[in-house]
Amino acid sequence: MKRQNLVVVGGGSTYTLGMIMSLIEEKKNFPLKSITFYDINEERQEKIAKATEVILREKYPELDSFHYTTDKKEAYTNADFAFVQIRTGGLQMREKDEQIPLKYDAVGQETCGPGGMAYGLRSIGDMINVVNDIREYAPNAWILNYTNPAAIVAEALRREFPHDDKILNICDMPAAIMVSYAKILGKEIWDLVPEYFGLNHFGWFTNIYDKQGNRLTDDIKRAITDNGFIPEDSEIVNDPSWIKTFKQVETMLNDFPDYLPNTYLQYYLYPSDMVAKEEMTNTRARQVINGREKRVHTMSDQIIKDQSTENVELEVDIHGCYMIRVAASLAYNNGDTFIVIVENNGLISNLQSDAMVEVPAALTSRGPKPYAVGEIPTFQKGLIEGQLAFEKLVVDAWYERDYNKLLQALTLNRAVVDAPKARQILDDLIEVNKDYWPELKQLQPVQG
Ligand SMILES: NC(=O)c1ccc[n+]([C@@H]2O[C@H](COP(=O)([O-])OP(=O)(O)OC[C@H]3O[C@@H](n4cnc5c(N)ncnc54)[C@H](O)[C@@H]3O)[C@@H](O)[C@H]2O)c1
Ligand SMILES: O=P(O)(O)OC[C@H]1O[C@H](O[C@H]2[C@H](O)[C@@H](O)[C@@H](O)O[C@@H]2CO)[C@H](O)[C@@H](O)[C@@H]1O
Ligand SMILES: [Mn+2]
Repeated sequence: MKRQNLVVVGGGSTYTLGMIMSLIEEKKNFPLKSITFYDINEERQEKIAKATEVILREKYPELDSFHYTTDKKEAYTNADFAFVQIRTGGLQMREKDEQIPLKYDAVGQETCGPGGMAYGLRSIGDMINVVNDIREYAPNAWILNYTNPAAIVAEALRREFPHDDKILNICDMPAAIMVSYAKILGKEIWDLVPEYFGLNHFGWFTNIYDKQGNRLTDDIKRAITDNGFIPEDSEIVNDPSWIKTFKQVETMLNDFPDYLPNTYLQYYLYPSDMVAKEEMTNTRARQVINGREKRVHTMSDQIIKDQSTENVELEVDIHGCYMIRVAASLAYNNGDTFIVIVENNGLISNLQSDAMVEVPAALTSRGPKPYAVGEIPTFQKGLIEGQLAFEKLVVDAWYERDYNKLLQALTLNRAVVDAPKARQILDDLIEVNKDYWPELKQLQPVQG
């Protein structure tokens, strides 16, 4: 098995240590020659990198090299894979994305509604630059992107790099949900075969099978209806916010029993409940700053001080394992099935072909070979088309610097709906995003 050279873009991310543990866990499936971290924030990356050095010395001695850098050429030259996990504006801007819509009683969320729009308009330019930089030094590397909002980033990268067939956008949410299905069924996630369709953070499982072809969908639905639904992945199992989110799946299934929903649909199906649950001074970004970020930094400090991992609890999570198994299937032509984001091109036959959809695909060294979905029902089609129009308008607006398209996008979004409210939210978001968004032009009404 050829060993791979991996570059992690956004080495200072709160997900990096989990990723390193997953790379160690998965070393037989995805053996590495070298790991390189790249980040624009030297200090943030250094803390994580210095802890990583210790972890790798203990647990991955067969690795030829690990280094970290803020130099693009050094980072990308010879890379076989780039895992991209950047957050333009950091968690501080995430907090603003969540708080501003809440001021107007609209959903305040990282990737959904106005928050997703704001984050998308920050991410697009940086993601285009990252891909161009990687391509300059590593023309044949696989680029696995999970930078959010993945739906908007995927649409922008589709437009910007139409002939680059080695960029793949992925989300871990369907996999984290499947970890909970697996627990219900007394199986491993890797034993399950999903049927799924939708957009990123906006989709449904139509069926779950085991590898022998037995349909397990009704067993899962029954268990959720009878006993509720809880997160099981190590990273979220004890997190009150994720516990609440998984609980909402039971409500969604009672109201709409046809398919098993992605957890993110809660923000579009129950926007008023979601707003009512929020606390302005402790939205999710603040919880992450005081939770995951603090935990990861404290753990890193401890590892660096001890030059050992003996006093910390490092865990493997589905986020890392999923990305790594995706990469392994692409690298070694395994043809394993994963839910990924690809261009529709008729997969969902009654949806426009240029939509970036989230569906199962066999992953080969020639890229993803997605499975056809066929026609989807009216309810899901209606919801998807509204959300898709929102996503496309946001990307249009970024390219065209168009205020009016953003107003249209927010008015279309189920998390907002009301045009005056959309305008207030948009104007506030423009103010705080001055350093990140392009300057927007506004079409004025015809006078007299
Ligand atoms: N697709 C998914 O399902 C999924 C799952 C988990 C996390 N994510 C995404 O992963 C990303 C990281 O999340 P986080 O909470 O760890 O954020 P974070 O802010 O802790 O980490 C992001 C890192 O990227 C760096 N960075 C920012 N802009 C950069 C650029 N242009 N080039 C290189 N580095 C840059 C930052 O300095 C930071 O160290 C986010 O986009 C998040 O939404 C996606
Ligand atoms: O609110 P956060 O920052 O805790 O999570 C936001 C992300 O949630 C989903 O991903 C993961 C999560 O990040 C990870 O830790 C994992 O173990 O569970 C979650 C569910 O899969 C989502 O897919 C991401 O896009 C969000 O950024
Ligand atoms: Mn996701």
